[in-house]
Amino acid sequence: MSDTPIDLEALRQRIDALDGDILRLISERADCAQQVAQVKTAEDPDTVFYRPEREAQVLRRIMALNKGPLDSEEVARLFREIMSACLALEQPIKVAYLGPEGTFTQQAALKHFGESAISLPMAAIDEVFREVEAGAVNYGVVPVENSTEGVINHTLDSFMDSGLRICGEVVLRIHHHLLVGETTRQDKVSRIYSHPQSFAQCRKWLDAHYPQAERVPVSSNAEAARLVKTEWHSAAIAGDMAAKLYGLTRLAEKIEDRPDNSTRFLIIGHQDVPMSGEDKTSIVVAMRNQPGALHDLLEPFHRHQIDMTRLETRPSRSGAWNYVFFIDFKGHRDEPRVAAVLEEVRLRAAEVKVLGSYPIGVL
Ligand SMILES: O=C(O)C(=O)C[C@]1(C(=O)O)C=C[C@@H](O)C=C1
Repeated sequence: MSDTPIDLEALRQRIDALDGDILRLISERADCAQQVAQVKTAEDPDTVFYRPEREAQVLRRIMALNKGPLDSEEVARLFREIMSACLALEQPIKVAYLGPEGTFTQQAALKHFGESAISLPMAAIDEVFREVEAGAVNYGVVPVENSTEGVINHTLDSFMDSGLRICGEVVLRIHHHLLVGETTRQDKVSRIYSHPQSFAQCRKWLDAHYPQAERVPVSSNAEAARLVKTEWHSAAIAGDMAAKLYGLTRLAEKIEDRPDNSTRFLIIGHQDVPMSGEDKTSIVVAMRNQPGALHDLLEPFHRHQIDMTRLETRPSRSGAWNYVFFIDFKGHRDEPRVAAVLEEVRLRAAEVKVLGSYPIGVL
């Protein structure tokens, strides 16, 4: 505590005055966004209002400008919500996500688009793709890889048949909790519900603490949370959103085996996103089945010093024992050295599809 007396009333008056200034500035900003919408519509009646590259630049700039005392992520989250509200004034954005309500994918959708987006739960990954393809929603959010458990094959396979583009990515730290309902006898937990991926991410903790409990896999963590609400001898492994949605309490917190457990989600849509300055590109490549094919594919990336962040192999749909490669690398397709690599890969591959260039996740 400082020695100088703090005049609480004076500080609150100062806060009131600042809040008035902040409100005036936010309203002025919202007014600007409405004018942006008019300019966009005048340029192109079929314009897209959501501009991922600009949003990434706004957030990165704010984080760079921030001098504290709030930390940069906290400040960016506040601006994320301001932009979300501004975008909703231009056009309310509808986002489909892998549901049900309360899943980590919903949390990722809100983290990326903010609370002003309208988020709609879908029962399966291919349904998210279909809703976006059909134009029933503007964007979709699907999980693609987990740092502990690896790739989500359904998502990669859905890209093979889809013309949709990747417009963004969002990475979420995944914290799992052991959750119980009001009626659960905490000393009698004999059954635990969760999604198979979550069981895998908490395997060691469960072996140590609940070796005897039956592990019942269900379609999502949110579904697990819903089930325990009515069962006195059951618990669920799920995250904060599901706990809040179903009014469950945490018997144990952060039970994931790896403290850095995180999941990467992709934003899918119809647009090609321009450069933001810090971008990533995702491609899928089918190689001819011949010796050295993988080396031929990777060599141009090495020569042009392009930083590959992921390489996954999936069986191709076009016949037994043929494979396709999903590759993520740093850079945007409009950058000359990226364009050069893509050109070389096209010459060596049977087929190349660019799934999208998009800003590296900011938050
Ligand atoms: O700059 C734009 O294109 C805007 O529409 C403004 C704005 C913003 O609030 O800053 C809002 C929505 C877009 O996704 C990007 C940025």
